[in-house]
Amino acid sequence: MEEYQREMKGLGERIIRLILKFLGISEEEMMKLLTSTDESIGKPHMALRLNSYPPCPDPGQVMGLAAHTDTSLCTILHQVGNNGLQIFKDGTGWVPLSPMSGTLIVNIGDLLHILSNGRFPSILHRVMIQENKEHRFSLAYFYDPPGEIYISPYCKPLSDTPQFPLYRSVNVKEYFAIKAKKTGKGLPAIKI
Ligand SMILES: O=C(O)CCC(=O)C(=O)O
Ligand SMILES: [Fe+2]
Repeated sequence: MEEYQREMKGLGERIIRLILKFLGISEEEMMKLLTSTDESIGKPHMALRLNSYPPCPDPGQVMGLAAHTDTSLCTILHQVGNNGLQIFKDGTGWVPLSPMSGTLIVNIGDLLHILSNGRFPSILHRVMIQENKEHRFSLAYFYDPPGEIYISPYCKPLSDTPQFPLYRSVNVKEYFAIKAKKTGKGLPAIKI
């Protein structure tokens, strides 16, 4: 498990670095975002969640995981077993994402959505229980920034079009608390 977390941390850092570079964020700013130890608690703040969805005789009556966006910068997801994960696409509705052997899914989280001023939107997803007898598992590695920093929308300083921040600056810990209070709907609460 420790080795898995180490690998995911490395992969998450590579993915986030590429996106931050694309957005034009400086190395100094990147270092703040990618610091993996929370000073206030003195240990890493990244989290690995192990999800377990037992079979249900009446799947229409239950929900595996209610619709939500992840709070992280990004989440690296490994699905074990059968179907169930669905993402919401505007104009289409819920689309299933079947597990593919040797494939990981990378979800963009709200904190990258805010930081990129909506250019990398967080994705609404949920897990449905399927009508079969298999137990479903997944491993979700949440690549989070340190809790004490503030995340602000990054607007390109030099651009052909005017740039306006869509969200107010927010402290990471504060944003987690907002999401908990607003039952998962954090972005509308900080929209300018
Ligand atoms: O089980 C899955 O496929 C998704 C899990 C998930 O979305 C989460 O843990 O946030
Ligand atoms: Fe999720």
